[in-house]
Amino acid sequence: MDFSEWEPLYTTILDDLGIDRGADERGRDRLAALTTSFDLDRLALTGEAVVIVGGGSIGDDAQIGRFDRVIAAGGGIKHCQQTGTAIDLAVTDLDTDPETVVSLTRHGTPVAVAAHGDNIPAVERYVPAMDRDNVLPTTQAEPVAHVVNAGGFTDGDRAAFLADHCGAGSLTFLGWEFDDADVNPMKSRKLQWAKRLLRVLEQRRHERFSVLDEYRTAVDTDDLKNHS
Ligand SMILES: Nc1ncnc2c1ncn2[C@@H]1O[C@H](COP(=O)(O)OP(=O)(O)OP(=O)(O)O)[C@@H](O)[C@H]1O
Ligand SMILES: Nc1nc2c(c(=O)[nH]1)N=C(CO)CN2
Repeated sequence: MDFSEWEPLYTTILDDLGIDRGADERGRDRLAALTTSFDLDRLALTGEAVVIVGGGSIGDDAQIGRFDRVIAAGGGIKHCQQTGTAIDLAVTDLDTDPETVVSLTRHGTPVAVAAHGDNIPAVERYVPAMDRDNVLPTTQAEPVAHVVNAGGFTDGDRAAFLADHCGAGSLTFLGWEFDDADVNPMKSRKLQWAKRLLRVLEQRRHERFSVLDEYRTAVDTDDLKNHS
């Protein structure tokens, strides 16, 4: 999804969650200054079955092995590390276990790092310790220079939009619980956005994500219908 398509969704999210666009842009610019260009051809996923491992509970880890490629998002990164699951791409805003993310880059795993208005200290602290060659810098604001925006907001749905951008054949979601009762109210609101954004993505892709099966009719896409 290019920025002209993403921007209306982004501004709706900004309004809903009270996020400061200028701060997001400052985060983006800070990340731009700390990174270099990443060749997206390294992430070619053409036709591949991709699983996106989220931060919710997973159940049977053996399922992950059925897919061609594994993308781990947020807390899903640590989960994969702990279970010995090889990660093809990690997607994070450095909210969860940033030391593991630094280590992944140093061992050759590409990591899509998102900068926004509320993680600038983490970006400044951890990005310089990463192997730059393995950092894909991303933003939810307007892309500038080598900082990419393929769409998406939370780590998990951003991973899905990026996989779509890189040509994934199918997307499956493990470790996703949109109605997780154990998360705080703001996280819960972000998960509702993750759900809506996946709905937008499945409509664009003419695919049906099974993670949405019990929600599809209830997902309120009314405010998004002009953008899907
Ligand atoms: N119940 C859940 N708890 C956490 N994440 C979930 C859940 N269900 C789906 N996800 C997806 O998994 C991603 C990774 O989540 P996690 O909370 O572990 O990391 P995070 O760094 O806090 O994520 P974010 O910064 O995007 O909130 C989330 O961004 C979300 O897209
Ligand atoms: N400015 C800002 N942007 C975000 C934030 C956040 O807390 N602040 N949280 C996200 C997912 O956790 C994604 N993007």
